[in-house]
Amino acid sequence: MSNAGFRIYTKVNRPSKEVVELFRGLPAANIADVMNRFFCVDARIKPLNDTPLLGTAFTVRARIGDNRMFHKAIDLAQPGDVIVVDVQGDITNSVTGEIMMRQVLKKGLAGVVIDGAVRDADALKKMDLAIYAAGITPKGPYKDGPGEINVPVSCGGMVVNPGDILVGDGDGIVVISPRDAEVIAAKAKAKSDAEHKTFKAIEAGTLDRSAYSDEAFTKSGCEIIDDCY
Ligand SMILES: O=C([O-])CC(=O)C(=O)O
Ligand SMILES: [Mg+2]
Repeated sequence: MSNAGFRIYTKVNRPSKEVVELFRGLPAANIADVMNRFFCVDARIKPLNDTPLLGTAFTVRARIGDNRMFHKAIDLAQPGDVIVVDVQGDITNSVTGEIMMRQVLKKGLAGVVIDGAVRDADALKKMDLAIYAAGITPKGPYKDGPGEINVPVSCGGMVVNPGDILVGDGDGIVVISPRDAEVIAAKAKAKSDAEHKTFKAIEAGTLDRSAYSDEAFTKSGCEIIDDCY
């Protein structure tokens, strides 16, 4: 029996909490840099508030303008999960709002990422729950389905698999495969530590700027003209 397009997988292969925690506090930009600047959800999908995002993907493929499967996902997801909703980028109707987000918060889920729209934005902006979406509209959702839960989905140009680690901050979201997680976390931590050293050197006035000297520019073919245009 198979019913592609209207089915629910109840189980997710999640990485351990210890592995997820390796990413806590690491900037999304540093993580993206050590993944060769790939694996970022695109800039259309923005944070609704300042709450940082960290958790594992619990995916939903929703019919455009419809949140029946999203509702079901709230019931099935576990603390620490991030519900990732693929609405194919459509922002004509919102697919969630304050009532649903209060349930997500109450269940201890880690957040939601929606390639679609939300409503009740004034309330969502004040919630201590990471919420990312592609748009805002008062126009509400339908609740008919079909859709799928816990299959690979598309979100902001990224394939997100159930169990993938999501890290988000004010810059946006990066998606990490659990199979690479420990190496990526170690590299991102080293990158973040190096940036903090740079901040200190800026304060101390000791930052090496030789790559931007006149000599370096001249060497690469740039004409430096000591006159007005
Ligand atoms: O009506 C809906 O399903 C979405 C919504 O506004 C809410 O959850 O508050
Ligand atoms: Mg509402």
